Amino acid sequence: MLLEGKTVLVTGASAGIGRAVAIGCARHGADVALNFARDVAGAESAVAEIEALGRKGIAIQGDVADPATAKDFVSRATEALGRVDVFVNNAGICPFHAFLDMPVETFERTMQVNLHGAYFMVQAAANQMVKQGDGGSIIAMSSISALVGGEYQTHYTPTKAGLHSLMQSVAIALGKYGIRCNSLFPGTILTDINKEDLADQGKRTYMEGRIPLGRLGQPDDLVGPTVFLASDLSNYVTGASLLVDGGAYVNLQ
Ligand SMILES: NC(=O)C1=CN([C@@H]2O[C@H](COP(=O)(O)OP(=O)(O)OC[C@H]3O[C@@H](n4cnc5c(N)ncnc54)[C@H](OP(=O)(O)O)[C@@H]3O)[C@@H](O)[C@H]2O)C=CC1
Ligand SMILES: C[C@H](O)[C@@H]1OC(=O)[C@H](O)[C@@H]1O
Repeated sequence: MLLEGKTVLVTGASAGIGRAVAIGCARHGADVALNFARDVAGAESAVAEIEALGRKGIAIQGDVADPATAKDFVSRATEALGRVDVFVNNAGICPFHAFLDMPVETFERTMQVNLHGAYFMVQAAANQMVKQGDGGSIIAMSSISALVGGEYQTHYTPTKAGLHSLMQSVAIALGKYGIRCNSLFPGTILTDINKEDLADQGKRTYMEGRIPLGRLGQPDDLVGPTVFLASDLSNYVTGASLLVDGGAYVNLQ
């Protein structure tokens, strides 16, 4: 059990990648606290799955766009589970929209949820880890979109590049405390975030065709890479990023 005795916090874990990662970490021995914004049933069923694995689980509701949510989540999770060993910043939105008429509210909300929210969450988790005094692991669910653009993602891709940049800087700021900070770069993973976008069969076929491993990703594909970065197997890995994209990024021709 790679995460035996560890406590993992995951934001945006009522559905999709965050949910899979939260349950996956429990499968590897961790107790897990999950944050979510709206989907009470999804969060509760994730906790039920974690408990069925014999681990402790708790769901704490809060919008990460509100900076106050960060301290609330970390302090309530610590109260319930005792400590924070691993923090996974996963909550994110991608409301696909064209550039030339991007609504100000869509731009600002995407920045606030994906990047501003991450900043304060990571800061709150890091403060708890520093207080504990024995290191930790912070993982950001960035994206292949930190490296490449998207016509309908001009508001989104900068948040994913920003998240990776945040991990690089906090890796330096927190190294002296033994806290490692890394990014995961998922490719296209089938979740609610892109259900509508990939309902366009032409686009879906094109996206699938770009992937050397021959399929779009599933949320569970992020479990192994997260567990690796969370566990002591990656003790000397910090400031790094790992593509989890079936090879899409390197496939020029
Ligand atoms: N799917 C993909 O192809 C890729 C996804 N990613 C990233 O992975 C992360 C997860 O995406 P994915 O699982 O696909 O998305 P989903 O839409 O499936 O899930 C998003 C999760 O985030 C939560 N969430 C959304 N807004 C907030 C908020 N303001 N505060 C707290 N929680 C919130 C949702 O909770 P609720 O419904 O309860 O509000 C839900 O649990 C995102 O950061 C995304 O950018 C990166 C690369 C590829
Ligand atoms: C939402 C997109 O389908 C998904 O998110 C990303 O970060 C990548 O751009 C994926 O294609």
